[in-house]
Amino acid sequence: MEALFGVCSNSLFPSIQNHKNTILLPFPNSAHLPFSSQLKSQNRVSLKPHDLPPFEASNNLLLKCISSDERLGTSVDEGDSLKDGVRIKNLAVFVSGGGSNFRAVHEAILRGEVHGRFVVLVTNKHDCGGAQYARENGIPVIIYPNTKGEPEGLSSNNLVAVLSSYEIDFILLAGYLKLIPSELIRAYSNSILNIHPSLLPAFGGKGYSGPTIHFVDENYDTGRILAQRIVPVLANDTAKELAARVLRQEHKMYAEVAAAICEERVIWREDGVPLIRSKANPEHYS
Ligand SMILES: Nc1nc2c(c(=O)[nH]1)N[C@@H](CN(C=O)c1ccc(C(=O)N[C@@H](CCC(=O)O)C(=O)O)cc1)CN2
Ligand SMILES: NCC(=O)N[C@@H]1O[C@H](COP(=O)([O-])[O-])[C@@H](O)[C@H]1O
Repeated sequence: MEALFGVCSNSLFPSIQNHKNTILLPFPNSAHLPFSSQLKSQNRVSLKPHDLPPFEASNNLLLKCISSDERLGTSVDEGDSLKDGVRIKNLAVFVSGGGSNFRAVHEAILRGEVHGRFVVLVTNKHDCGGAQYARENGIPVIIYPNTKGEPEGLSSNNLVAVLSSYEIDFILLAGYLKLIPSELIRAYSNSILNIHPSLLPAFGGKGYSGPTIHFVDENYDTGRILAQRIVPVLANDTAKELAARVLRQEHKMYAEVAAAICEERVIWREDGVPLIRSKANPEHYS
């Protein structure tokens, strides 16, 4: 069981929780508890279970932070923390590969640029880079779908039920390569985003390419487009060089879009077109 890591911003007492229990770790000495903990810095803590606590010590633990004035045995969900009157949003991320977009948004969260937090990661590849990064950062990992190669994977209905326990506000697909089931799309209407490495719907044109972020519907790549960026194709570009430049723009764009959805700056025009309200100038939309 590898150590869990988590970030407790502006809190002193980390706690951990799986679906059913919360235990709090009085800091810094938690040796009498079933976890040894080591303060990494003022708001980073590593937890390593040395024997089974009252509940299953699995990596399905969610690190929650509480303010220092809470009594032991109760926890204030950091989800109550407000910024400019807006509640912090719970994010789920779906990956199948290296997870560089997931990391980019997570790093933006850690820099304080995105008022959200990843509470769970879903993958169809238990050993992919995105899942490893999640485990290293104390983010629970769920396998979906159930396949021969991933027998521990969930069914669609179980996925919806398990995700509901995390009180998710938005789902970000970040290189997830399986079809999102209609059950999940119905459960999270207009709350599932995907990033695509080309300019939908036409994939781009002569001399330019770029990423697209769109809402997810029942079909691949046909949901409402929320954001795009133009990336010029240079004369000597190889496919690899262009893809790398597009990927860099993906990282920047996904972090900006994540900030917008967490700050509730996405509005739906009467004709069904989603727009992002500028943070700098609330009169402007894009
Ligand atoms: N309901 C939706 N699910 C997903 C969407 C979507 O828009 N609606 N987007 C994809 C991501 N994606 C493009 O952005 C995409 C991913 C995968 C495929 C594809 O053809 N997959 C293969 C299987 C690949 C594999 O198993 O390794 C397939 O389905 O045959 C197309 C587009 C995520 N889900
Ligand atoms: N059709 C979906 C699709 O192709 N998504 C693409 O997969 C890559 C995932 O990279 P990452 O795992 O490093 O974020 C990204 O380029 C993303 O746009």
